Amino acid sequence: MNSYLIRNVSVLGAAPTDLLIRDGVVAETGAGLAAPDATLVDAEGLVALPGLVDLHTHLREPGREDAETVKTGSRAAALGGYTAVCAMANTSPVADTAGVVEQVWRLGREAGLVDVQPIGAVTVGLAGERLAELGAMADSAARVRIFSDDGHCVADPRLMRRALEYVKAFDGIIAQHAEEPRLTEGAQMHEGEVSTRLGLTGWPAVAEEAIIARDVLLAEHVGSRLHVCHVSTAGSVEVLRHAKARGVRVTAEVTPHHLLLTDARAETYDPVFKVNPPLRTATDIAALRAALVDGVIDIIATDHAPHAVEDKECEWAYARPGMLGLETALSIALDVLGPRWDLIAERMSRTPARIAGLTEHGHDPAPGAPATLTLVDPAARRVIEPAELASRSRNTPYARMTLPGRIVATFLRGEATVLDGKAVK
Ligand SMILES: NC(=O)N[C@@H](CC(=O)O)C(=O)O
Repeated sequence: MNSYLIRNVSVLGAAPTDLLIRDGVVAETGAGLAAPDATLVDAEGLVALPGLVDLHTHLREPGREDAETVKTGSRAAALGGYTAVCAMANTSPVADTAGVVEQVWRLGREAGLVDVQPIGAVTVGLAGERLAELGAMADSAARVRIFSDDGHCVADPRLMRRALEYVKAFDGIIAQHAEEPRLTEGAQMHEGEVSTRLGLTGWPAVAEEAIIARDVLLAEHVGSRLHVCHVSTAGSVEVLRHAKARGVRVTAEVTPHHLLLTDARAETYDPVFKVNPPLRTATDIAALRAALVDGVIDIIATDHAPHAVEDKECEWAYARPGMLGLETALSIALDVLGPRWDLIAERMSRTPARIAGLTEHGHDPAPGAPATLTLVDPAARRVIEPAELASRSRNTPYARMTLPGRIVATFLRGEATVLDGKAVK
């Protein structure tokens, strides 16, 4: 194994120190360390964070390798400072059997840039009719603990109840895409002033809030763990606040784009801004940011949703929803939260690692901890050029925007996955 001596790095914003990485762990910290055999990394001005963990990534393999593969998505993740990603189940075939989740898990190991933890589907084929083989996926080599029909809501309350009951046996989680389908038929964007003006069918906030309200009550009734994907409205925050005050076992995520972009982007008619749930209003953004700070929202998750050119560069109504996220998430967090490193580590690494049960992740760089970390240059500013992204797709909503922060290096169990801002493989 390689050894690395990281010089003059600020661990989570503290005074600069050296970190010696050896045998997969942080072997030593302190000023003026010497290790002649180690590769030197000059980290003057850089901040070390525990490696980021994404609870919500679409890697598109198997089935849409033209949009992303486990390998290209892993590279995008490492370049974004991630050391683990949870791969969503809406692939083709759907990850609803032990065979498919094991395939994704194995492809992640082969790529070797981040830990890829598959998420299993809740229902067969995401069709919302019958429970998938949750137990077989949990017992497989992939050891699935999170199940989600993301892209679709588990709309049938009885099925949702059964799923929550089933996963309780192994402390599993149902991650819900909260969208009451009857309220979003034909929806193209957030229902509000802008949709009225543009004449596009609206996706009302209540379609999300009604499902979250129902599901926290079900989770409380059953005593199971619920995770709410991509929370997007101020009303959802209030429902979650209420549920958490009652002691319901619920966690929630917000995406970078829902923290930054409003539904006014639809005025461009550029489908890069079409996403599920849709971009909301400035009032929603303010509530989501406050909830992220006070902990009602537990984590930032990217909902990295790569799409091939023909699925995005078309009329708004025909475009698929979703946008890239892995390579820009830390920059958006820095923009939104400022250099509050402990909060960023909590919301993007420690808490998602804890929710997903990824015990090797989410540890601050300290002696004895796994050397699974990332180095950020907070002073850097970069212009996002879609063609320069490592993802196989180009649908970033931040094209040509200048964003703060740049990932300089990422380490997974002591091996560099990114050095000098470049993926090692
Ligand atoms: N978030 C998105 O806009 N898209 C997701 C699925 C989905 O939630 O529709 C995708 O898989 O592309």
